[in-house]
Amino acid sequence: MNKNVSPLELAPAAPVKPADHPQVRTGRIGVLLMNLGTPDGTDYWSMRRYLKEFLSDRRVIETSRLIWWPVLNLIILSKRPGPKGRDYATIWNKERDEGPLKTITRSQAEQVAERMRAVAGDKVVVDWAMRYGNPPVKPAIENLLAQGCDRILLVPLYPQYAAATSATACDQAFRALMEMRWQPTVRVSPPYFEDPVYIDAVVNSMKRDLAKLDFEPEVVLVSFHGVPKSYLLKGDPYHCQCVKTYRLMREAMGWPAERFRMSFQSRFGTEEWLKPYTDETVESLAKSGVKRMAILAPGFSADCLETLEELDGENREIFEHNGGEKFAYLPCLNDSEDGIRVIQAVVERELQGWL
Ligand SMILES: C=CC1=C(C)c2cc3[nH]c(cc4nc(cc5[nH]c(cc1n2)c(C)c5CCC(=O)O)C(CCC(=O)O)=C4C)c(C)c3C=C
Ligand SMILES: [Fe+2]
Ligand SMILES: [Fe+2]
Repeated sequence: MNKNVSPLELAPAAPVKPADHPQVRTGRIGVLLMNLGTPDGTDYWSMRRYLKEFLSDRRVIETSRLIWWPVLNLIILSKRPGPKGRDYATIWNKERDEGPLKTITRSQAEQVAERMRAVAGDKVVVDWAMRYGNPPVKPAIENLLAQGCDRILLVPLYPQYAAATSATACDQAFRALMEMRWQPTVRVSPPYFEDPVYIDAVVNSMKRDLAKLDFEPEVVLVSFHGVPKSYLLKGDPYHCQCVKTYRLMREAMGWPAERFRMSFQSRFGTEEWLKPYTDETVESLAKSGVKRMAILAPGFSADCLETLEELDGENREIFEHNGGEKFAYLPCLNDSEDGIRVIQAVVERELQGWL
């Protein structure tokens, strides 16, 4: 090298930034909590819009389109919105005019955001979105990008993976990414059905809620949302993950299987779903002489129609109608201390190497 020339002079001239160069913001990390979604209102058209979007999803209904299209459009979407809207009205958050699933998911995101600020300052941006309805996934991702997030962690809020829930939430995020020139780097958090933090939280929460009751249940029933049995036979791991969660909970409680049962709820349509069915189990418990029972749904990260109306409403009625006397529904983890600890643990673990 010529001793009289400084290395800086040999370096190529700095490229000129064109005047119309777009503004680029990078260096931050986005966390997107994703749940299922809920209608915007309890009226016929809001319900219809929600059910149409939900039940048109091939991840949810795998029946051939040729058969499903007329069933959905001619029968279900004319008959279901009315009665289901009335069911939603019984659990509606009137103050905010929204379903509880939305209220709780927003609160979970706000609390995780606050905790992440303590861990990582403003490096991490936490937001939330719904697979169906509002707030939608695509604008949430765009919003994270606009805030400088070039890495995004997608967090499906389902402890147990199912194609009908976790996968379709990710599909929706990937559909948004498909349209982007500059895609962020993406991670997806795995199901946490056997995570000790989750098992500890659901057991802790259950013990605390049981201790508040004015009776001791003879049976505690752990109810998971069902899926058609054919999904299990085609290889969906959902059934096995539910069974494992249940087993770990039972081991943590040290209870025999007769006292701590499991079942699957929310059957839809005429196909066989995962068994035993929750409504039939509750009925047969009452008929066999069980007078006091409690029920909980650890597969839901937030209370919603399927827990508040179906379990606490319909199944309570089934129990009492068939001779049961005392029935308690134990709430989901929601935005409780236990609930936030679980989501926070998942987020912090999955951000390792990025922070
Ligand atoms: C074939 C239909 C359905 C499958 C498969 C299914 C799987 C599934 N769903 C949840 C969680 C939720 N489902 C909720 C409501 C709901 N689910 C279905 C149908 C299927 N779900 C319908 C049609 C509805 C709407 C209500 C109704 O018309 O019955 C909800 C509640 C949303 C709310 O707003 O409160 C949740 C949550 C899981 C976890 C799952 C499979 C593992
Ligand atoms: Fe469902
Ligand atoms: Fe299984």
